Amino acid sequence: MLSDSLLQRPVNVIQLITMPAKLRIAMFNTDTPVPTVRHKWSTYGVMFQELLVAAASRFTPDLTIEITEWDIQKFEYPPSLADIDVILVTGSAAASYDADEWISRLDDYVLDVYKNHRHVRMFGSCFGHQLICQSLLREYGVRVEKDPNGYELGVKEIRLNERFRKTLGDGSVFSRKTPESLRVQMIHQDHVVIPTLESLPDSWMVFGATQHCAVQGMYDPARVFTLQGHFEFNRFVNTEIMKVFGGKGRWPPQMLQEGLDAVDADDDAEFLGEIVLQFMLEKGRSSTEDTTRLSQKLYDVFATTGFAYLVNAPLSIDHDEIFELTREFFALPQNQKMKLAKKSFRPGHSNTYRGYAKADMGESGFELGNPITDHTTRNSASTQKINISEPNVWPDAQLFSKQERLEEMYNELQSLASKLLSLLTVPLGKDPNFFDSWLDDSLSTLRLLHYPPVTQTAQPGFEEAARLSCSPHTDSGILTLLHQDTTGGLEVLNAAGEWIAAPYIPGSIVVNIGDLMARVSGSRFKATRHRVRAPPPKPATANDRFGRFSIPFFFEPGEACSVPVEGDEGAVVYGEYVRKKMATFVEFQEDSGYDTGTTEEM
Ligand SMILES: O=C(O)CCC(=O)C(=O)O
Ligand SMILES: [Fe+2]
Repeated sequence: MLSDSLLQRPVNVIQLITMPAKLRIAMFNTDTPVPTVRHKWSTYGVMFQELLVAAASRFTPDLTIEITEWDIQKFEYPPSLADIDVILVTGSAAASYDADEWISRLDDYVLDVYKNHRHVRMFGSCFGHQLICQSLLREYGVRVEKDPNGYELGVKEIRLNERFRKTLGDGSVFSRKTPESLRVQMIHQDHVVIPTLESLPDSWMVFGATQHCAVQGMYDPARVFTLQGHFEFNRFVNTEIMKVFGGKGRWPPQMLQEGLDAVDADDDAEFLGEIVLQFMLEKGRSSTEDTTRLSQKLYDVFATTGFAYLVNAPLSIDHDEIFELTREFFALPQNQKMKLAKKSFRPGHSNTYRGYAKADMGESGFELGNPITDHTTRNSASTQKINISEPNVWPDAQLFSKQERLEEMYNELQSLASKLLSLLTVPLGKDPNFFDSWLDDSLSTLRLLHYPPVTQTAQPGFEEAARLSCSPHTDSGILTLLHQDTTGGLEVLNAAGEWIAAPYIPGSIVVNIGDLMARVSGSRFKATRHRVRAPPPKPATANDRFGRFSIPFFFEPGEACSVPVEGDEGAVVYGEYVRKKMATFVEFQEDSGYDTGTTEEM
């Protein structure tokens, strides 16, 4: 039900280890504030934002709260849930059981999020509380109806449920003990009815009760929290709303007056803001839960943009080290690098697949494969002209001391990629061991890339804006993990057909899906087109170490691996797939073993 067509930017940041320093809340506005309130708070979402930001500034000053707002009555929904941590459903004058289409759409949506997007938490207030309870707990007989006791108006004291008090934050909220009762502004005439609490799933509990209303909210740790009251309202807001709702004789004058009197009292909105923030940040129920959140997040990204940034990846090598090492390689004398050149550049050389290559425009690359491949027994050299399992070639150890570090990096990227893949088995509906065999004799490639700066004089009539040093393409394999330096220039084609910059984000690795993985996923995953703009012209004194450096790691299965793809073929033998692909590259046409129409000697 989530559309991928509106995506504006490829920046989905996925935290691989710890909780985000950022909390991204999608405000689902289900109504607009009354006119006298609107000039100060344009939406209900903004009211929540104010209190949550204030609570965060008191207790978690490093936390950034990012808000997006959606007009639910106009059927506005986020195009992807990949970069959303919390959905907050506001109050509304509507009733959750009304027959409007926007309400039933929201009801379905909330259930889908709960079941299928476990990394997203939900909070609801008043109408939001009722709608979420109705949607998620309908199957246990929970419903919303008009309260036979009528309206509950103004500031009321809620006695908190003992289990709730002890569960959220183990009895304290940001190190303050959770009190036995809390006061909050109310304005509602519907209530949530729970026939038998015992029949609800174990994890669910009631937040608290007033004299008037037994279900003042529901809590399912790290997933759902709802409140009947409005901690987002102050006296002014609730007064103005009451005047509009109850004015012009719609409510008996005495009831309106009692309501207005009850509004004018102190409440605990500030503390409730802290409780709500605590819920939004609390740790998942277990590490299994965290894993589930992560895999769902990855799935959501790959199914929409196909492009994400990973931060906090478990790698022993940081950006400074990896780029220092890369610069060191490219700073080697050209004749030393050419000793590693592939056969297509130096016909006397035996390495066809791994090694050094320099393109016409000056881009150069150095590729290495699995450092531990058993090259003697497991290659196709005897039957094919090109040996894609060939050993790596290395510069003289006296000139380049980083071979071991690069091999370590290769191994770490390989395990990171396989960890990402294993996280995808569940959301893809595959067997947990589905990707295991892909690691056997994997053909993954680590490529060090250098794009030299463009020189204006070398290109008469050149238009800087249009210069590309890597033309638009999709990656052909499974999954790519890319380190890019701070230069920028990488661009990604979004669903609207626009090229969007994918700039350097400190400490991040870009991850994207390749063609074969898109096929394995039955086209659920997108192999995103990307390109690289040429680095800006070099300064007069520049040497070859300027320009842009990047290090893609292409995760690939073994040569003999049979990769099941959904669709006609059933399976693709990876080695054959690579050879077919290579046959389309001029430099390999004679070596691929595939007939491309060129004369071939045997
Ligand atoms: O250099 C980059 O940032 C991207 C390189 C790339 O897309 C590739 O080598 O497939
Ligand atoms: Fe690429």
